[in-house]
This record gives sequence, C-alpha cells and structure tokens, in this order.
Amino acid sequence: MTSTSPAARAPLGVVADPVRLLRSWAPGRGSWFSGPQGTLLTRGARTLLPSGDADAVLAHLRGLRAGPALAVGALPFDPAAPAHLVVPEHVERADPLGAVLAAPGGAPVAGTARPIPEPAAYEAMVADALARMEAGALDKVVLARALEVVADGADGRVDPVPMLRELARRDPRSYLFAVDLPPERPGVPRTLLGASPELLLARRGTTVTANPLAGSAARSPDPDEDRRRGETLLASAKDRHEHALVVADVARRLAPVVDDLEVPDAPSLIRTPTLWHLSTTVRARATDPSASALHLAQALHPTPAVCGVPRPAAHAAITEIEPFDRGFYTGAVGWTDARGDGEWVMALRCGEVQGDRVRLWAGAGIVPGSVPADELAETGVKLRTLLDALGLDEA
Ligand SMILES: C=C(O[C@H]1C=CC=C(C(=O)O)[C@@H]1O)C(=O)O
Repeated sequence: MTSTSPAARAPLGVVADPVRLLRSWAPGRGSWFSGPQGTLLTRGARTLLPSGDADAVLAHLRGLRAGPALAVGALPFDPAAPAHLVVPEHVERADPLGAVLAAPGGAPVAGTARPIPEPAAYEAMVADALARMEAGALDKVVLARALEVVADGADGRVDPVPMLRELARRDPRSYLFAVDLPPERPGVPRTLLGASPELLLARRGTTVTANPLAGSAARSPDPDEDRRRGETLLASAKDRHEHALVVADVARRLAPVVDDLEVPDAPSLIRTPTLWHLSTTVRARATDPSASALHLAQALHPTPAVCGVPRPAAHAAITEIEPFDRGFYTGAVGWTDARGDGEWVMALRCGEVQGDRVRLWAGAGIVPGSVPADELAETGVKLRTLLDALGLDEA
C-alpha cells in the first residue's frame, strides 16, 4: 500500500512487522489496511475531516505542519452520502502481510443469521432487474443482499479482532481492512472489516492503477473441476459482457484526468479462496499534482462493478429494489496523503460489526441472460468470506 523508496516511505511512519501491526489493531482505536503493496495501522483521530471533498482534503493535508499528513477512512456507496475520513494521530506501516498466519484467528461466534431479504425475495429482485432490462431501461445492475448475525445471549458480543485475524489467515494476499467508523451508540465501536479482491484505484507518484473485477464463478475443491470452472468463466459471453461494461466505464471516466491510459483488450482470471473473477488491470500516468488518489477514486466511483450501466438508471434501480441502505458496503476504503498518493479498495466481502451484531452483504452483477437462482448462489459464495471468519455455516 506504500511506495518502496525510502524517501516516499518516510511520511507514513516507522517500518514495522506486518504481523505485529495486525495483532496491534483494536476496534475503536484506529484502522488497519493491508494489500500487495504493504500494511498500514493508524491510531487515534487527530482531525475528523468535515467532508469527503477531495480538494478540501488535499488542502488540509498539505497545510499540516506536524504529524502524519494522510487521511484514512471510508467512502459510502452513494456519493451524495457523507464520507468518513480522519487524519490519524499516529501511523505505522509495514511490508505486505504476505505470509500465511498459521493459527486460526479465534473462537467462532455463536449466533443467529437473518437473511435480508429472504432468498426467494432476492431471486424476485433479480427477476425485477431483468424485466427492467427487457424494457430497455438498463444494461447492467448490481443487486445485493445482506445477512444480519446477532450473537446469542444477553451479553453477546461480536469481536472483530478474531474475525480480522481469520480473514488474514485465510486470504493474506487480499486487500484486508478494518476501518473504524463513527459509533452509532456511545461507547460501542463500529468497524467495517473485510477481505476484498478489488482495487478501485491506487496512485503512487505518477503511476495510477485500477483493477476492475466483474464476472464470477465458485471455486471447486477438486483441482480439475476448479480449473474447468475458471476456463468456463473466461469463455462465458455473458460474463465477458458484464466485465466489459465495467472496464469501458472505468476507462471512459479515467481518460479525462490521466495520460497514457493502458487498457488490455481481454480480461484475465484471478482467484480468491472461494471464487474465480474476471479481472482487468488498467494503468495510466497522472501528471496533475492536484489529482490525488482520492480525486481519481471519486472520478470512478461507483463503477459498474458495484452499481451498473447506465449509472443513473442503475442507481435508481438499486434504491428502488434493495430493501436496505448499503451504507459503506460497495463504497471504498483506504487512504490518501499530502503528495496525492493513496489506495482505495472496493468495500466488498465485508461486514459491519457493532456490539452484539454484524451485518454482511454480497451482490452480483445482473445482465441480460442472468439466472436468478445462479445469482442467489453466487451471493451465497461471496457471503462465505465473512461467514467463514465468523465460524458460521449459514449462507
Ligand atoms: C458486488 C460484489 O462483487 C462485485 C465484484 C466482483 C465481481 C462481481 C460479480 O461478478 O458480480 C461484482 O460486480 C460483492 O462481492 O458483493
């Protein structure tokens, strides 16, 4: 998550052991991020930034005379909703987590999961989206469902610490995050945590990278079957179309704010412990020093990997069809600094922990040809990332 030259590293703080940073994270006291570029632990909130306006954030960071000149936090799915960005008091950074943690993260949660909506109702939501497509109003929309897990017992509590460790043990190479959110109940920490496969946007110096994903298939424990499923996904016209809509939108929105945009002609396959995805790495150069990572991430967000095409119709369909407000799910989490460097990751395969409960979400891209039962199953596989970290079976 950080540049590798010593000069570029200095403002982010002391170089530390990534596993120690993981063990040091505690809810309510800071945020933790890790990805292929490095690990970041923040403590405290020196300033709560009043808005997610990228110009104002950059001006604030450039005006700081002491302490870490970076902002961390979360952007909501709805760009009109308030972002949560803080300038931490203290920052430590380390190399990527990389190594697999041997010990299981912690005790499973004893709790009850309630689907929102019921699985049959989610299939009806997908059918509704397909009807809208047939009527010509939409090319693609991403529809999500949620699970609300409540810990058993009067003094039940969901502890995000073992969950984060278990997420890290299962998939240390994903983008892992535990972001401290403003509490809704006094004294009860609220954490958004997850293991996302998708980079919305990173800027390091003049190098800009985005890695849109769309098009998914469940992994199989049988190696031959697993390979076959990946190959089938790569050859699927429906999934290639679903993916191409995202890449075209990312390229179109980046083009006016960067130079030397490179967009591969065809996607490649990536895998998480539970899913294959179609993936395209888009690269560009940013020469404008005022186009920070936050500016560029906001130029793209919400991409059709989480919203749809055309964006206004897809956003309206999501608001009408989904029975909840997504909040920070399908938003972005990450950091941006005074130089304009930063990394913003899609808030996917995540859950929000607060007191005795955790809400998990998963969505699927719907295009003509999508089958409601298949999309329900796909969201079930996506929910497994967090359910496994909780030690729960329900999907
Ligand atoms: C909306 C989610 O995934 C997105 C990212 C990758 C692949 C997706 C898909 O194939 O539908 C989704 O667009 C989610 O994980 O909740």
